[in-house]
Amino acid sequence: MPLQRLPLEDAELAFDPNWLERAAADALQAALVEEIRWEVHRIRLFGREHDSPRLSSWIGDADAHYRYSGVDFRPYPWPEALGPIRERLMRELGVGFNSVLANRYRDGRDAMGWHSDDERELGPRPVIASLSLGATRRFALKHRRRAELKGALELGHGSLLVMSGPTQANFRHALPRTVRPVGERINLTFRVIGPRG
Ligand SMILES: O=C(O)CCC(=O)C(=O)O
Ligand SMILES: [Fe+2]
Repeated sequence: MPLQRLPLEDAELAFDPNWLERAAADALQAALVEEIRWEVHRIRLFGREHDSPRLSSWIGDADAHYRYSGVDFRPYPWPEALGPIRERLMRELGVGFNSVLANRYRDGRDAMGWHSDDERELGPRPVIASLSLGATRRFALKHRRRAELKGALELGHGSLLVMSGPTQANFRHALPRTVRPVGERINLTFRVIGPRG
């Protein structure tokens, strides 16, 4: 099934719940647990540094530097298992992804707070392709100025969400904690990092 446009005014979202079939998603998840150098990133929140509540890894071409939550990241090289995925995304979306932020949520206590992926290196209208593996988690969006514009989406195993156009400029998004017993989840956000102008 192709990507379906999701109706949320002021956003540009496309979704395919089964971008990867189950067996391929299983294999990719297992490979990434092994191949990625998982770390606890430090993030700055309200001027103070904290351990982020998840495992992360910044991956990309050598020149794709990135500042994230006030910290400068040098990318790790691409793990073998991500090569074909990146190729397929570039072909299907026509976007030259040169980096990916990988996040691993060990259980329902791991989460990501409200933010936009609006760093200067991403440009004003970034295309961000978000591939999810493992446990289904809720992904929430809310408009920066218009409280009535919000949405939530269950991101399951093998699903692909593409955020583009004005989505980052207009919306914040989050991956909230949950008290439901949930298994491990990996999310990959493919990005295009430009020079820091
Ligand atoms: O885990 C997710 O689905 C969201 C990840 C995210 O927002 C990010 O990496 O910027
Ligand atoms: Fe994000």
